[in-house]
Amino acid sequence: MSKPRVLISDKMDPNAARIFEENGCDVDVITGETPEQLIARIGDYDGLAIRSSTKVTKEVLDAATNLKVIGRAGIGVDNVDIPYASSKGVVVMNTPFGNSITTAEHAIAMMMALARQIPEANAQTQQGLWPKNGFMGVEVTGKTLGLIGAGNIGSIVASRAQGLKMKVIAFDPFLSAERAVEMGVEKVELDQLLARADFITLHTPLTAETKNILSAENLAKTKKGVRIVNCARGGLIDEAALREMLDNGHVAGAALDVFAVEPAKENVLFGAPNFICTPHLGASTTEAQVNVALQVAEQLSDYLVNGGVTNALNMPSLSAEEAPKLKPYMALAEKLGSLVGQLAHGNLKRIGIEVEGHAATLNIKPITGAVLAGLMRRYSDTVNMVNAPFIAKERGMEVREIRNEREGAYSTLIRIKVDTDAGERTVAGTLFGKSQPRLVDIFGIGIEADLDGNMLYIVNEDAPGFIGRIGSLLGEAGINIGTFHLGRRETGGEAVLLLSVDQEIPQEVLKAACDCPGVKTVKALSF
Ligand SMILES: NC(=O)C1=CN([C@@H]2O[C@H](COP(=O)(O)OP(=O)(O)OC[C@H]3O[C@@H](n4cnc5c(N)ncnc54)[C@H](O)[C@@H]3O)[C@@H](O)[C@H]2O)C=CC1
Ligand SMILES: O=C(O)C(=O)COP(=O)(O)O
Repeated sequence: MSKPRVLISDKMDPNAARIFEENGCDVDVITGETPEQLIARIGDYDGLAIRSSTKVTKEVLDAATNLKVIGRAGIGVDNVDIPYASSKGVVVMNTPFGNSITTAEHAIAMMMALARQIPEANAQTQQGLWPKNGFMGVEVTGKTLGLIGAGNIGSIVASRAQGLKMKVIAFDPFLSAERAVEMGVEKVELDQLLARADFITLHTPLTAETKNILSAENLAKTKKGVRIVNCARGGLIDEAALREMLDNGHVAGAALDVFAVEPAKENVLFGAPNFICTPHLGASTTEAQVNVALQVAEQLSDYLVNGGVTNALNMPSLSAEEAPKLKPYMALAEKLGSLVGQLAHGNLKRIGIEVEGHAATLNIKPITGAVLAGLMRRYSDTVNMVNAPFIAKERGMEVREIRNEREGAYSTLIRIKVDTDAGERTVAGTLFGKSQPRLVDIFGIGIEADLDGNMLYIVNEDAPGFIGRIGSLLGEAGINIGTFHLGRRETGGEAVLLLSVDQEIPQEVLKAACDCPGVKTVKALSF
């Protein structure tokens, strides 16, 4: 098998390339490309490692015909079109902790720089002006710091600010009362925070809800003399409104590491009074860059080489230890899903995925993903276990997962129940010898069959001579039978015949099988 190919398209610590190579990937480092150059190149790669400069747009993803995984060496993934990546079956991962201390430290540094106007004082001193009387700062001790966003970075900022003897209040709709107590912060509503904070620092992702969270209207609600720090994302603040507030002195200072448009070669805030900025340096320390480079390379290569999934934003985690255990189950799940997809008539409305015995001790999400991928393969050949749950949701399918650790007739079992326009249908399968997928139940009829290659499925009335007739029909058409499986509800009742053949079955042979007496259903299947 050829080695997975990975492209590093942003400046990254060299440890990343080293780890990719050590873990069995071929890696190219090509930074500073235009979007057009990236689009022309990306088709060759299985993995893409990025920071914030590479924009992974729909156009890039459309061109990325081999791409399986994108790894963000850092936290924010607003430069990746995740819904589109999901729809294309591409896993998106980040490294959620590698640069959080560094970014929190940058926010604190920005706050201190604002409080004492260090950048301007430095510039004027070096110009020989000795501006001793031009810079009256403020103490942070005893002041109120308002955190907007109290996740990983926000909570580190809180603890550092508490070390500086500040009172910390936080607005974060997802912050629990218990966690607020643990962090020693007062949980408040946004309006309270705006009214009370002497310093405000932003630590949320950029989402539809957080975009312009410091809008003109909200900036007007802040305390006069407030100082604002943003080391999260540019779009969180209305930059023009902030400029106005700096000019009229309502906001006493603002320190921004991030801008609505980056690189910010020009910006409405440049030159405003008490405005300081850095060029998106929040994560730029040696320590953080080594951390995120190592993590992203380990995570991407683990996925590409072993199937392990860590810190993915569009699929459940799967450890490298779990991946090999789940592999045969996923193969079984996909085959069962595919069988149902090929046989079920009409719209699939509800899907129940039941795991029993040993299967119930495993992570069910990848099994569900594989069932849905198999099921929907008849609609799309680009469906995979990453995008299948999203597509199922889009199509309005209701998916239920049920675990039952007690063993039934089999030590391990996956059962799929679907509600279709034509009623409920159930199939079930197990693993023989821990690794070989076998169908054991089809629509309530016991059978033992491997689902592989081209197959013929027939439902008929159990009667003598039928099997011989089908055998002759296929033989006369020059079609060789590989395996032959039978099951029936009861003697003389409904029977199922499932056989594998060495080639695709022509329409006229299917028609002739349909015309045999007692035949109810004939269907060519492929796995
Ligand atoms: N300047 C830089 O170089 C860096 C910037 N960042 C930015 O910092 C952001 C925060 O990072 P982490 O703390 O690690 O993320 P996190 O996910 O741990 O925390 C984000 C917090 O924001 C909260 N939040 C979400 N929606 C909110 C809303 N509408 N109002 C208030 N709070 C809301 C969440 O509940 C969560 O607690 C990242 O999304 C990234 O954009 C991260 C690293 C470096
Ligand atoms: O990790 C993040 O979210 C960052 O914003 C850091 O961005 P960068 O990797 O320095 O381009």
